[in-house]
Amino acid sequence: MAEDEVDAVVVGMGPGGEDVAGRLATAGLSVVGVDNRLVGGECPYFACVPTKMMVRGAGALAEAGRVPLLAGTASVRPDWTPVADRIRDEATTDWDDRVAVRRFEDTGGRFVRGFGRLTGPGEVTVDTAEGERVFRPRRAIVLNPGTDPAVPPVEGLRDTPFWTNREAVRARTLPESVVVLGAGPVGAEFAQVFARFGVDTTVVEAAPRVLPGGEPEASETITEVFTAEGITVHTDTSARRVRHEDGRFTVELDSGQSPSAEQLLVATGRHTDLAALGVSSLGLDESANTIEVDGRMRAAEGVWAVGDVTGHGAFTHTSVYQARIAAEDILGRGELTADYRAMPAVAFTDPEAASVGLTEARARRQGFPVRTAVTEIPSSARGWIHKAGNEGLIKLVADTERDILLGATVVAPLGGEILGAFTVAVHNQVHLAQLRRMIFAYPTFHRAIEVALDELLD
Ligand SMILES: Cc1cc2nc3c(=O)[nH]c(=O)nc-3n(C[C@H](O)[C@H](O)[C@H](O)COP(=O)(O)OP(=O)(O)OC[C@H]3O[C@@H](n4cnc5c(N)ncnc54)[C@H](O)[C@@H]3O)c2cc1C
Ligand SMILES: NC(=O)c1ccc[n+]([C@@H]2O[C@H](COP(=O)([O-])OP(=O)(O)OC[C@H]3O[C@@H](n4cnc5c(N)ncnc54)[C@H](O)[C@@H]3O)[C@@H](O)[C@H]2O)c1
Repeated sequence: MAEDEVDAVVVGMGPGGEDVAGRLATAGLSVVGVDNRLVGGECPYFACVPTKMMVRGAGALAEAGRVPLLAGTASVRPDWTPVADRIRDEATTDWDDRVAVRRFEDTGGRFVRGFGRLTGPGEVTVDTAEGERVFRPRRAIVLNPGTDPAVPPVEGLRDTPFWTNREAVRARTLPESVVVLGAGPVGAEFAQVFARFGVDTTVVEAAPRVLPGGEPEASETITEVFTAEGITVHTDTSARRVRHEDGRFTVELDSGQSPSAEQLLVATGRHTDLAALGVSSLGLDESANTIEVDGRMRAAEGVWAVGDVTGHGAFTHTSVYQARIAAEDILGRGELTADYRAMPAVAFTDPEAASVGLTEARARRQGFPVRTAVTEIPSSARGWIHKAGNEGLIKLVADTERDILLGATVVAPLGGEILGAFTVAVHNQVHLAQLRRMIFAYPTFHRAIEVALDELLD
């Protein structure tokens, strides 16, 4: 056992951990970054980046399929190889983090590969291949453990060779059929990718609609698109039992139906093992799924937490946003406090389902005086011109007392890009009348914002 005194220890080097560790080391602190898997975390190796490469490939196929309606003939044969190769060679370097480790070390930080645990006030013990190392940082412990895929307690499931996102991004070949359990952003993105690459795809969602965290209008559009693309969608039903026999999965649902497929993707949410992280030594609840933090990411005396584990939106941009705030606070420069009112979220389906701020339901639950407006993308000038693949809508949620936007949803081609305008408006509480006075370029998709505002101010 070795003892080591340093200024800061960052446990978990996901996007937020890597960012905060680099900032502290660059500022001259002695920093140890700890990760038991890969520096960079889920996002570059198993999540955002490889899945968006899949989405890009699937989008190219879908666009080629629209040629007959718009531009002649195109013959396309889906092939997963270029996607698998890009993920292996360009995104993950075959799941090797040497470049990321070097990037951190170049800031002056020290990297230790191993599993970090809180083992007492101000103490982190890291289980490494060479044995335990104990650190007692003088200034800060930063926790960025991220999440693992949550596996629901469905009878028979655990003993089967199901996929989570981690196996799916490593796939060299695709199955001929798949059942996707869960239609949050992970399930929805994978389902459409698989289907567009020719996989017979069934989605099972326990909630009454796909993407249940967003606006119902968005769920409706995505369901229509999925169905039109040949995806079978079961909602409002859960898996009761899973069987794996003769290389096939059968998923028995509460509804009585039993979809069966060559592969099963479990995309039913995420989980953090706070007991393994030893948070009880801070007096925190180890059975919880999140660590509560204040506006400066402080979780306890001398301890900060950033990323998915804080429960403020499991996105890379949240984690990195929080990392900056935590680093400033640790360095004593901290004027910044977190403001999540304009948190953007994009499900990279086609059309993209993007949102910022509050949905109508959340705004009403929070007691705001609410008015909403919806405009359809196909009836906008650009949507009409675009024709094939123009499905979508813009929904606005306004506070009628303050005349500002509380939230907006954009379902559209490049919906995440259109969302940028609303993110500015929600963040800065821009008055509706001022928004309406803006000039929106013709004929862009974002010009539909003007129509939605007209609806709202009518
Ligand atoms: C399939 C999928 C697609 C996604 N797509 C997007 C997207 O397009 N855009 C977006 O913004 N977000 C996306 N996300 C979410 C995004 O991946 C996460 O929000 C992001 O990775 C931030 O997570 P984090 O910083 O909390 O930590 P993580 O990225 O989860 O990293 C945490 C790191 O800490 C390590 N670790 C954990 N515990 C310990 C310990 N005790 N000791 C040492 N190391 C430890 C882990 O091994 C890991 O390397 C996606 C998620 C999934 C699953
Ligand atoms: N584009 C992005 O920014 C992006 C993409 C993917 C994931 N993420 C983030 O990653 C996090 C995890 O995403 P996720 O989709 O895995 O989780 P999620 O919690 O958002 O969705 C999981 C879905 O599975 C359903 N479900 C749970 N148990 C079920 C069961 N037994 N049978 C059927 N359905 C069941 C839930 O109702 C829910 O809709 C999200 O919070 C999201 O913020 C972001």
